Amino acid sequence: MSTATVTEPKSSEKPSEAPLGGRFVGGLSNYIDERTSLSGFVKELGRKIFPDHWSFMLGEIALWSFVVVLLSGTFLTFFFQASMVPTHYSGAYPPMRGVEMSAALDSTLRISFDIRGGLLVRQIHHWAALTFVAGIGVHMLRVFFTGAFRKPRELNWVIGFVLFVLAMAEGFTGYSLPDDLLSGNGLRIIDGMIKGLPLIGTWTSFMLFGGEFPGDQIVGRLYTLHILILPLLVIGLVVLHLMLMVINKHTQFAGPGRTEENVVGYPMMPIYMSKMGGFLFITFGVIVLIASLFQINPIWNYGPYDPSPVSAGTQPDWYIGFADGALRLAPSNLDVVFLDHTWSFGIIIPVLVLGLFIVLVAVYPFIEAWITGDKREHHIAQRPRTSATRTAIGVAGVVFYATLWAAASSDLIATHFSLTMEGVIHTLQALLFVGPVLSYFVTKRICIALQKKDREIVLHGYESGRIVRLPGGEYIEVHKPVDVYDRWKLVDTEVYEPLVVRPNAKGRIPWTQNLRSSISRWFFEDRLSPLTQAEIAAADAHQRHTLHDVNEGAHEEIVASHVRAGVSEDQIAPADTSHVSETPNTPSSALAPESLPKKEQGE
Ligand code: HEM
Ligand code: HEM
Repeated sequence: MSTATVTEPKSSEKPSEAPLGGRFVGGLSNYIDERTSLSGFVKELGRKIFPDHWSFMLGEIALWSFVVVLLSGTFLTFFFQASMVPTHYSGAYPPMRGVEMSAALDSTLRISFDIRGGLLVRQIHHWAALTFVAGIGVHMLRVFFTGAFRKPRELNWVIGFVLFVLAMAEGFTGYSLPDDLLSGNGLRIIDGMIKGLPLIGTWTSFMLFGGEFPGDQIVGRLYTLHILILPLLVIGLVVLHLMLMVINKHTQFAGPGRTEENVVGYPMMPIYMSKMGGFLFITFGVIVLIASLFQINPIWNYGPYDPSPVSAGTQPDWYIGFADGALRLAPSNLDVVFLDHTWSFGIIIPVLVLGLFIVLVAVYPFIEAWITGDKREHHIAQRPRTSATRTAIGVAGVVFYATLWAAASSDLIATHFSLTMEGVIHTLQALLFVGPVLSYFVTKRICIALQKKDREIVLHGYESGRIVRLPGGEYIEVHKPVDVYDRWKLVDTEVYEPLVVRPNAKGRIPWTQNLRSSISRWFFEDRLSPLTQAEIAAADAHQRHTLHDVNEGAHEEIVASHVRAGVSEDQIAPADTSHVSETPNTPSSALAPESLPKKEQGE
């Protein structure tokens, strides 16, 4: 035990010269640290190095939009009444006065017209919800196309995916709360889908709505989900998502000095803290600006729910569109009576197809790992072209999703372009099958062509467009060597091998092995093998040689022209060929950490 005593400072000792505010903050942080020992953790986190790339901001758009949604949603809870009790509107908006509606719609109208700033906050909440889901969508695409879901980040992909589903659920429940025409219409579709489920459908619908649709319970139940259960789940999973991101480290793109073992970037404190803070305000500001300028969900134009006025152009928020589209594209006359029950395949098929699509996306990292048999950790993010098959699968998935999404606007497409509704539906049905296949092949060819172009640039440099005559009279185009940064991007160093079939203990090759290795061969099909160091070194030597010839040639040309102009040869300065005399950097020199710019390296 320590026997050290603590002496009080004598009154004659000089008091701290720090300003009062500074002393207060310092004292407070000491007080908290002595009771929580948090300072070690904060220091550790502050020193953590994160890599930098514009696409790593997409996750932040989702994060900061969520903050805006939370703040604006909290404001709305003070005024919103989650009740379906009928009432007659008597608020500030004259055209609606006297109309019978639920207390929920009445309170939403009051938020819009009677509460100071209410309409702005409602618009902010709705626009932030839209950017939140859009942010998640583009963030997810970034993670997919850069292969950032590979080991050890598969779990974080799954957590992220659950977040995506929760966000859509948040959006849908929120959209249903005002209990206006569109809310009711959306709920009617969900009710139809639930009732279409064999055996349990009707009972489930009765349970949810508290009786025959629309019942008098659903708004209250959705409210509990919307402001309590779902936000808690989202907050918990976002925290877990970010903790795992810190534990796994963030991926980085290839560059000088960057390896699978290190992270090159800037520390969290102060660089990322300030960047993130700034980005929060930018996101907040842009959402408020949009909310101030563009109207969203003007419920006073729609009125309370009534099935009769629902007409063309009635649409859900964008992220639910794909589900609506799936229902519209399903053949409608597929009802079969079996075992005394009606089996509505017009609903069952789209529900199954959507379910399968969603599950495939959620487990994609595991499928790819199974196909490639790759058990290594990956911390260097790939460029989309590098993994041509994955990128092609991703684009096919996007086209599939986009076709379903477009189908949610089939009525608008038909009315805007004067087409028949059947024509639009049939075309989209065909596109749903043909589009993904076509886009798969086109994307794969584009990726491989881009890989070839990259290889050409690494080996022969950029075409500069400058034609030079060599001493022997030969004309050549000067190729500009690739800058070391670019070369790191262009050279793919990962070694891939399709799985090889191996006999099992009994000396047999099970069919599953054969299948797996054929899929693996298909996955790596047509891929260019990575460049070897020897090939790069040979290309360097060749470029140096050509540059030497060019420099010589340029000098002789200048001498000749000066001699023609009457200037003697020893009066001429050496030719200015700086633009062609850059020495290409070799990858080995680029690998040395000393060659790094100001950024820092961390573990
Ligand atoms: C509420 C929704 C989400 C939030 C707030 C969120 C936030 C973030 C943030 C801030 C990062 C670090 C910066 C970045 O890479 O962009 C990140 C990384 C990551 N996110 Fe999300 N994310 C969400 C949803 C998703 C979804 C839907 C997926 C995939 C299905 C996903 C998968 C990942 C992965 C794998 C990483 C690590 C990326 C890497 O190391 O390169 N996230 N997330
Ligand atoms: C990711 C989370 C969320 C999403 C995507 C979301 C989305 C929505 C949407 C689209 C609406 C309809 C807005 C409109 O009337 O035009 C809504 C309404 C509402 N939300 Fe949220 N919300 C989220 C989180 C929250 C949270 C955390 C709260 C409360 C703390 C909240 C409280 C409310 C309330 C009270 C309403 C009804 C008032 C109204 O419709 O204007 N929301 N939400």
